[in-house]
Amino acid sequence: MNVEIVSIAKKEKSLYDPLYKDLTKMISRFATVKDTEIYSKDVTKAHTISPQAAQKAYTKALEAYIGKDFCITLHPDGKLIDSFEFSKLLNDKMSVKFFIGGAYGFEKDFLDQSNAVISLGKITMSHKIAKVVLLEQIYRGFSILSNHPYHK
Ligand SMILES: C[S@@+](CC[C@H](N)C(=O)[O-])C[C@H]1O[C@@H](n2cnc3c(N)ncnc32)[C@H](O)[C@@H]1O
Repeated sequence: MNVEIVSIAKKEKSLYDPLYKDLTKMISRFATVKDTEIYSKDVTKAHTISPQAAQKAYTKALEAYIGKDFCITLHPDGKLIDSFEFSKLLNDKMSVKFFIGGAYGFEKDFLDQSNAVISLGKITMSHKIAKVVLLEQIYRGFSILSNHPYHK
């Protein structure tokens, strides 16, 4: 199975890189994870205009990715699900894409194009922390599906 995490983020070194690497290695027994970070001049410019302009620029930057495979968008106001429900999103799929937004989150148009819009909790996290939590949930989800003791 293929999992792709597509984030609105600058490609730069991060304190969290070792965590991403470890979790991706743990997941590799179940699936291949591709980490795609997207940023553009339009996004930089839109950040100086308004939150709405920024959200529109994120949608444009992500338009080549949305609509293909099973698309799950992470959004603080999305559907609150537990790890068992999360695992069901991974079940019986060839390819799943997860989307993590930029500083201003997603516009409604983008959310409407997603197959699922989920929340990882009522708190708002930085996109970098959200990716750590997402990767851990992906590993937990596959462990649940394969009855691996990690999830207990
Ligand atoms: C800094 S947050 C954006 C905050 C923005 N005010 C909003 O309401 O979406 C950046 C990204 O991290 C992800 N994120 C942060 N907290 C989350 C949560 N509790 N559940 C799901 N995704 C979250 C989302 O993809 C979000 O677009």
